[in-house]
Amino acid sequence: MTGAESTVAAPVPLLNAANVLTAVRLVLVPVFAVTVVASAMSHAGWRMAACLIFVVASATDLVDGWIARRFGLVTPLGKVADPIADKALTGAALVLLSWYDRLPWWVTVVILARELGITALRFWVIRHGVIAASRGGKIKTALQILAITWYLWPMPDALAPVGPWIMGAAVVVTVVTGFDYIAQALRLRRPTR
Ligand SMILES: O=P(O)(O)OC[C@H](O)CO
Repeated sequence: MTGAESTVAAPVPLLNAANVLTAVRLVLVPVFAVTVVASAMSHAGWRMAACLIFVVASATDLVDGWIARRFGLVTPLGKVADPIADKALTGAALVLLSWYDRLPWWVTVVILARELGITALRFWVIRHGVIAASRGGKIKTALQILAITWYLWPMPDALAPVGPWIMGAAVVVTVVTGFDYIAQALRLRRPTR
């Protein structure tokens, strides 16, 4: 074997632990949705169950990113699928919260418009490069998850008024980071001379 051959890195398998965790997050979305519907129709325990499923699914977002970086399992598929899985989870939660009158619809519409728009943008530029989640995007998702958890959990009266402030911060960061991705996409599409 020549020196050049021995330094060629093996391709990262698509079916790796990080991508499997991302897939688990996607699978948990309908489970979470059914639990929220059950919580609206019956026992209050379902509300806690819905919140716990949401938190577990959200935790896979932290773990898959860490595993991918720690064990060199970063793949283009993972970079695209990870934000999509996040958006499916948070999007389902926001729509259900608005559906059951626990969150104003405008909040859900603004966040979903940004999330769907940025997903479309990612596919629009994919031939030129992958727009991975930025630090701002990760902070945005963390804020959304915290805010949604606040709305899902049966919070005591003293803590409930904090929820809209966290959601407000999530909306602002969601919109601002959206513009940042638009600037990135335009740079990627700019013709090189
Ligand atoms: O802001 P995005 O679209 O890059 O999404 C960020 C991811 O959800 C972070 O895991």
